[in-house]
Amino acid sequence: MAADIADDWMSLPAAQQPAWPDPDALREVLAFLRSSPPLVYAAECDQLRARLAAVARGEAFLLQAGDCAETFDGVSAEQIDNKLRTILQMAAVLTYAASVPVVKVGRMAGQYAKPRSSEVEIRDGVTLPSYRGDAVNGLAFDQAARVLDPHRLSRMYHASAVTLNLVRAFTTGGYADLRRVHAWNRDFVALSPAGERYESLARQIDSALAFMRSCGPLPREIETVEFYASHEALLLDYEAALTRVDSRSGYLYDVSAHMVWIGERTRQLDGAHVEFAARVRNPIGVKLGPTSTADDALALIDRLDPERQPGRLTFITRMGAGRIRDVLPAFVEKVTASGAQVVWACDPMHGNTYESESGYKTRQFNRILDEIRGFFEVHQYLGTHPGGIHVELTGDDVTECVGGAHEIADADLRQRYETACDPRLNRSQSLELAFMIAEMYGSSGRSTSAHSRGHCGQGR
Ligand SMILES: O=C[C@H](O)[C@H](O)COP(=O)(O)O
Ligand SMILES: C=C(OP(=O)(O)O)C(=O)O
Repeated sequence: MAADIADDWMSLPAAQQPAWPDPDALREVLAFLRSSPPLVYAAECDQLRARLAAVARGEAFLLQAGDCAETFDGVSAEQIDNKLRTILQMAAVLTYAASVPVVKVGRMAGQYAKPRSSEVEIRDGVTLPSYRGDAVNGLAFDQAARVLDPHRLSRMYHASAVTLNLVRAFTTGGYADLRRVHAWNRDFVALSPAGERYESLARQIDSALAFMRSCGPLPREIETVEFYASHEALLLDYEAALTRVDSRSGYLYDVSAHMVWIGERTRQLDGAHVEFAARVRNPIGVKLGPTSTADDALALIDRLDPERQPGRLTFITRMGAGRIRDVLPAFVEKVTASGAQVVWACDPMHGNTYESESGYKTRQFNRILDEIRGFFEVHQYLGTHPGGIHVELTGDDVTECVGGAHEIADADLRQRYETACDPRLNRSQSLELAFMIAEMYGSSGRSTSAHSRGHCGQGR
């Protein structure tokens, strides 16, 4: 039986925490959060852990995707719909290609806080505090917007609740019917300049659906999907205030999301983020960037997964396309030799960011693809499971990452550069990526045995 979330760990060093200027306001907001209903149910977190255990065993694939930084203005039916639709479309393609269930986890309904490289942003000689996500301050470059305001934490809670509510409605109310999702993909294939390349895969999915129809009534799983919410557990005041003792088991759960992850900048072994994550039972992700080592990964396993529970820990590697083939093998070999069964996911975004000539932070579609390709190659070579991908995307037609079938160029970035922080794949680039990963799956030979098992996709 676990104890209450004591606050002893809060004195540990905690990177990237806002220096809230108004402690009374912070106390008031945290009291509100502590007395508010949970956003997710502990049993759902356990269910996700079971799904991720299947990923760790090589029987499922993880698609973790969504915004870099959600914004309060972005809490609209249209934006949530576009984003969810894009993720479901990607999942449909990947499910077919991998012939295993795709575990769908959104960077949604809570991704409102951002770690930053610099405390301040300087424009035209004016210095202001950096934007740290809508949970902390405003994006507009003016003094008033950039004030760190703890009341924003309660807006984060409400924005997360509203988003999650709509996601739950969409994913269980018929909207996510696989036949509908596939029809959207057919539209994408018809309209994409690279559509021809994807035509044959889309046709195969048509045939599979027709075959299923001819077998009799379609199972209910075809109409609904399991969708989970995740975000970076960055703001420890918020996460701790939304931690509850599960009445079934007595264990602690962070009920702000089904899964939370620890970022590259906050994964210090002796830091408060790791200690917090060690105390809650949710599935936990940890980003591993180019400065991490395989020994760090082993130490993180000891801290976060002492019981060696498959599905508890997901390592999200973000090494960069140029390094993944060299550095990932040592991680996978050491972790595998330790006996731990973790999920390996590839974040191909954060190691491939650069400033374009036009001054925008961007990422090249081909580099993103190359990191994923390297990830697949390493796992194929080692005989381990390339468990999933973790990507930043939006369902809107933004121009933030260069390349893709529409050949977005540096000069196009200014047309619709709308991210609040890092550049995201737009809808078409996201779908293209899914089709390309599907091709990789096909050529890696991984899907063949699964196809022959005739997986229909438990928990679509
Ligand atoms: O999403 C990740 C980080 O918050 C982001 O890359 C930080 O960006 P910065 O280096 O511009 O602060
Ligand atoms: C900040 C992020 O990534 P990282 O911690 O890998 O830099 C992120 O995924 O939003």
